Amino acid sequence: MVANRCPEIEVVVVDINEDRIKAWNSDDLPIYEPGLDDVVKVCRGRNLFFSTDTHKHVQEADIVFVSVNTPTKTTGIGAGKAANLTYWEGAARLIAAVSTSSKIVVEKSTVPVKTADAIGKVLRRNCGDPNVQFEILSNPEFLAEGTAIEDLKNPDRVLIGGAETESGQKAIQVLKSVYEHWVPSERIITANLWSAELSKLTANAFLAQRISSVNAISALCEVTGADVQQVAHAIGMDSRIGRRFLNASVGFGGSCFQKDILNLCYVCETLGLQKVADYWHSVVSMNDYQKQRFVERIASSMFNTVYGKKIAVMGFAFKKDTGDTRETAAIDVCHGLIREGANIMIYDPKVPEEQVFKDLSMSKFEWDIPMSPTKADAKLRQNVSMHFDPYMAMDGAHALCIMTEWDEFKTYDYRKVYDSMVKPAYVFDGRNILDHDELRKIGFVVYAIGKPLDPFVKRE
Ligand SMILES: NC(=O)C1=CN([C@@H]2O[C@H](COP(=O)(O)OP(=O)(O)OC[C@H]3O[C@@H](n4cnc5c(N)ncnc54)[C@H](O)[C@@H]3O)[C@@H](O)[C@H]2O)C=CC1
Ligand SMILES: O=C(O)[C@H]1O[C@H](OP(=O)(O)OP(=O)(O)OC[C@H]2O[C@@H](n3ccc(=O)[nH]c3=O)[C@H](O)[C@@H]2O)[C@H](O)[C@@H](O)[C@@H]1O
Repeated sequence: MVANRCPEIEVVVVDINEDRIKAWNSDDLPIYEPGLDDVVKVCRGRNLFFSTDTHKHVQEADIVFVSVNTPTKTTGIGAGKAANLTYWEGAARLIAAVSTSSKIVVEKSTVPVKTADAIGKVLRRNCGDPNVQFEILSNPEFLAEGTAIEDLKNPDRVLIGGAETESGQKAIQVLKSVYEHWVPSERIITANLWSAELSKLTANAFLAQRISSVNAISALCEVTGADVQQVAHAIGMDSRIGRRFLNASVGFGGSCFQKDILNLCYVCETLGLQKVADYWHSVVSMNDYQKQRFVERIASSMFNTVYGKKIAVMGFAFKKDTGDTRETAAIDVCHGLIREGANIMIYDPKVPEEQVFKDLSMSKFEWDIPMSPTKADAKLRQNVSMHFDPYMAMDGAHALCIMTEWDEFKTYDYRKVYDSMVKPAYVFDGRNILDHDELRKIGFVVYAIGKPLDPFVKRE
């Protein structure tokens, strides 16, 4: 967006991953995001460039945005919780080593509170030139995948945190003047470094907490006959609560919610705030419970066995309009069904087959380690198949599971699908997007998150 809205600024995206840079320089971009192709087409070669020459471009830059991955640690102290700052420290050491002029270094990655302190030490102790000054700013990113371009064009707010010194405040003004090319100044807010770092973790924790809260209520709805969509509508009309982010689902996914909450919990634990850590950890536990509950509901509805049964998993991405599968609920649900002996047939309009098999073969948190080796699991292919035609995926199935809210799922000919399925034919709608009354009229047994249960599904 900086390249798009500030033609006088030259932006060079550098990455150590050669394949990604190759893809950024091709017609087949490495990620699917509505509107991204157009932005890249307009700017690439004009004032937007992609390169693996990190040394040259970092050395020439006045402002360096660091948006490297900050995955959850998989081994050692804090494994499964703490953020792995190896990539961040590597980037900081590189900046220090190649810098011959002063720079503003911007934290774009989501990092634990106080990271700027550590990064400052790495930068200052490793730069050979005493005339080079580094000013660190925290400028967290709030975009969501699937709507990234719109979010960047028209953000609710831009947050810039900096040191409470003259040079810190000056650096804030420099970055602010970049955003002012397209963001109204009243939406650009400033803070101290620690508030900015902590605001990002807090924003994700609050958003995820809303989903876990409504999902907790969905479980209660199912056993009481209440309807979670009616409850969400009723509470969302209270302007203090608000309507957004109250869609009950099979569970939140994505690369950040779980990672950032675990990171927040770890920071709290290390600072002796165990109760605070426990409070936020329950958001993740509730999410795990929701995914497990979904699998149990499938098994119990299908006479307590899915062994050898064909189950069509519709959607694998963690939300619609993205091909991203990181931490998608579909992974845990597929694992649960595979453990029960089901045969899984997967369809997703944007996720490639090799990604699905990679995801189902990897252990937890491995997905966020770039270039981690894929262990192709031959046994997995006996239970799982990927289909490029949705009707083929559903053909001969005992059940359909809606895992992603892709719009095209609402447009299928479900009479034709029903006729091709084994009876009783089930739909498990993990996103509440289908017309359940219509499906019941056709003859389907329907389970939908947080909705009154079909007598057929209900276990007395
Ligand atoms: N994906 C999203 O929608 C959002 C992500 N974030 C945060 O942004 C950060 C990055 O997230 P993603 O882009 O999703 O991660 P990613 O893993 O897709 O991309 C990170 C890239 O950094 C590269 N990299 C690692 N070390 C490097 C180095 N020393 N020099 C140059 N490149 C290096 C990797 O090769 C990789 O391509 C994370 O901290 C995440 O929490 C924040 C808001 C939204
Ligand atoms: O730090 C990040 O990476 C980003 O994380 C989220 O963005 P993202 O994960 O891309 O997508 P969301 O729209 O937040 O959806 C996350 C998950 O929650 C689920 N969700 C969302 C909303 C809802 O009401 N119910 C629900 O189950 C989605 O289906 C998806 O699986 C935040 O919304 C962004 O502000 C943040 O910048």
